[in-house]
Amino acid sequence: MANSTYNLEIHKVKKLPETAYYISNFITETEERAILSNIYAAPKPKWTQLSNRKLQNWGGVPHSKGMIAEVIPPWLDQYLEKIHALNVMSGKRPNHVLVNEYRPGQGIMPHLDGSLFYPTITTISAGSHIVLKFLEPSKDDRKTDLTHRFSLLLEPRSLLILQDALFEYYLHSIEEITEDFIDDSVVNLDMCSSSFVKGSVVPRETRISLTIRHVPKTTAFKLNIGNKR
Ligand SMILES: O=C(O)CCC(=O)C(=O)O
Ligand SMILES: [Fe+2]
Repeated sequence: MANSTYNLEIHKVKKLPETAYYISNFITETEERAILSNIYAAPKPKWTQLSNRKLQNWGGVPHSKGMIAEVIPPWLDQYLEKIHALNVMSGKRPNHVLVNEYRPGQGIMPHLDGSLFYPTITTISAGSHIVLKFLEPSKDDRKTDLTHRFSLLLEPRSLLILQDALFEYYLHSIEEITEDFIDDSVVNLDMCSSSFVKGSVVPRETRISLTIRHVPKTTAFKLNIGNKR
């Protein structure tokens, strides 16, 4: 679907390898509040508690063979539709939302999202900013020898889109710290609101991220029982 609202090219992060788009104020403050209250209205079993953050799955729980689709409620699905209209997934409609909650001091270890997902990640931030770090693996030891190359400041209400080398080659992480230092590694500061100033230290609040992706889904999970694969 063609998109009439956003010219993605003007949101491309030009100081990065291929490909990142960053859209400040992708959602309004009212929408942000509604997202937060709906997420916190979910029953306790909807949350999965990890050691350093907690999460919710919407649309199903992805497995290596795909996903049994669950209906995504309208309060959330409207954002999948809005992202679908950007046409960044080769016409595939996003069908899964991973919600992560990070309290100040929490984060996520360096990782790649993996081939389970169509190679576009989109992330809406709510509640707080965060600095997302990108790390390059060394040729010899891809897992442990990582070099921090650049960072993106993700403001509350922003949308980030990652593809290509930023999806499949550079690992991403969020440090387990309570405040972010806006230093020269942040390459999208000129695309952010003027309330973020180079050289400043910005305390974190609790952040909710919505990672919105396309998962190739299976609807015939039970029929696969007994299959070799
Ligand atoms: O919270 C974020 O912005 C990143 C989340 C993430 O990397 C993931 O869920 O794979
Ligand atoms: Fe990730």
